Amino acid sequence: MVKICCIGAGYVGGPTMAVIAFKCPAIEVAVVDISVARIAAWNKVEKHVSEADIIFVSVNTPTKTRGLGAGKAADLTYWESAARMIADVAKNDKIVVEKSTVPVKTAEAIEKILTHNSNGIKYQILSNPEFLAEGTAIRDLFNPDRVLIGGRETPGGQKAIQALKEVYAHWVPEDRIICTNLWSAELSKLAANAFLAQRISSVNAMSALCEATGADVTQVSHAVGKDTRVGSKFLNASVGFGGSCFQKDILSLVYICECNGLKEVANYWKQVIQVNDYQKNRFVNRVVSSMFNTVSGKKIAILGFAFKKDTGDTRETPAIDVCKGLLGDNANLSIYDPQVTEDQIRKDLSMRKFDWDNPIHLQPMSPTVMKQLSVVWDAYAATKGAHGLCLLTEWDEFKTLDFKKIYDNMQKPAFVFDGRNIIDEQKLREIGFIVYSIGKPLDGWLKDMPAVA
Ligand SMILES: NC(=O)C1=CN([C@@H]2O[C@H](COP(=O)(O)OP(=O)(O)OC[C@H]3O[C@@H](n4cnc5c(N)ncnc54)[C@H](O)[C@@H]3O)[C@@H](O)[C@H]2O)C=CC1
Ligand SMILES: O=C(O)[C@H]1O[C@H](OP(=O)(O)OP(=O)(O)OC[C@H]2O[C@@H](n3ccc(=O)[nH]c3=O)[C@H](O)[C@@H]2O)[C@H](O)[C@@H](O)[C@@H]1O
Repeated sequence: MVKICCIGAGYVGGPTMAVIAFKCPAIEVAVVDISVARIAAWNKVEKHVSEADIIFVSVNTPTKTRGLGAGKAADLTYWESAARMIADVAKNDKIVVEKSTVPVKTAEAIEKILTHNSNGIKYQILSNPEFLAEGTAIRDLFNPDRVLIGGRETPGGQKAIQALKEVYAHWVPEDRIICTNLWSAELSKLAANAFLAQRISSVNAMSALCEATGADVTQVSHAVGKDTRVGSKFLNASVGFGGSCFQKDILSLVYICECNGLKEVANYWKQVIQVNDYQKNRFVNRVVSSMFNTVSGKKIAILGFAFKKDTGDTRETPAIDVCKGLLGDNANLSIYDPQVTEDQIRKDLSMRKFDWDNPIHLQPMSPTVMKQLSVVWDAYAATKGAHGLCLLTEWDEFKTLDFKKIYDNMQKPAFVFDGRNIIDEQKLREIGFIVYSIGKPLDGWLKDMPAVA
């Protein structure tokens, strides 16, 4: 019986192993994680890792915050400790599968750690990056667009690719399993995330031009996306992309380019992040400039804090930058998100923004600023008595709110700033709101205001 063990039971490792266990009853599947190992007996972890034929490594690979490459390079500390654990306990030949998103050539580094500590055991390293998105993990794993497997172009490497391919072949059609060399697979993952984020920055850059010219970004992206060479997905203008991976992976790509002397290529990809930061600032500027150039002492309701709907994940959520921008102008924020806890919101807003170009250690915000925010458990409570409301996550429940009731309970003039283009701006204008929607033709009120506060 083939034995598979996964090191790292997070957003990727857990669901991936669950799907393999479900689809391949003849394979023995185990998951180990350091945070769980503190509770479970260490010898169980050792047993699973030492006996497995195929080991997936799905540990976190955050951006380094100190030392060489700080602010850009991927931090491979967790990866290295996982590799050393494998080398320490291995009892049979193993296929080690990179599931985590890692810089190109990581497989070579891992190979070196393993072979220099091998005790006669043979290792094959494969790159098998994951493309699932949060909130749709199980659906994506059951029905992936493609599965990518990269390995050495040697007989041993090809045999290892075949072994992993046989696992996926239990439920993935063969024509969707792509086999490449190691470096293509590693780079393809970074490239895929960079291309996706680039589409969002492209449409967001267009949204600024739409506002300046009277074009409507929804109509523009619909017209552009109808070209089958472009495609319609991932063209929704927004207050900016968030999530744990897009920024981190592009920064990692930029760093690899710089290390290879490819300054122009590095600068090209860096622009994707710069436009994303610009979009978040632009949104804050719109809010402040529309409200007579100050939000000081005004109550602003924030609806949505997660980086996208159907998740409570706040990593790199654009809401953090928007809230900090408004707090910086002394606004009083009342925040509501259906899935994010008050503790998480306070934690996210209590840290100063990490400056990726000039990394310094994170410092807490001043306690006075923290007094300017409250977290409530209802959109109506958040908006009661507010001067303005900002929609920052596209939760379905926000589309069906009773905006007449909200309007009646707000200060006048009442402002809505839609960072996700989910509301019917015409209906809200009829109620009496002054409405700003990203990339849409501007309200008469906003036309007379400067775009920059
Ligand atoms: N979150 C997502 O939607 C996606 C993430 N990825 C990539 O997958 C990798 C994992 O991401 P997530 O699952 O989101 O991370 P996560 O932070 O949710 O989970 C990683 C887990 O690894 C464990 N871990 C770290 N070092 C360990 C060690 N030496 N031994 C045992 N366990 C260890 C941690 O305790 C943690 O539970 C990252 O490289 C990420 O870029 C790829 C596609 C999608
Ligand atoms: O490597 C990863 O971690 C994963 O990163 C993303 O998945 P995820 O971060 O879960 O979420 P997405 O659905 O891609 O959304 C990312 C951000 O872009 C924003 N977005 C998305 C689409 C769009 O048209 N406009 C837009 O602003 C979302 O609101 C969100 O803030 C990719 O979609 C996955 O394929 C990839 O595996």
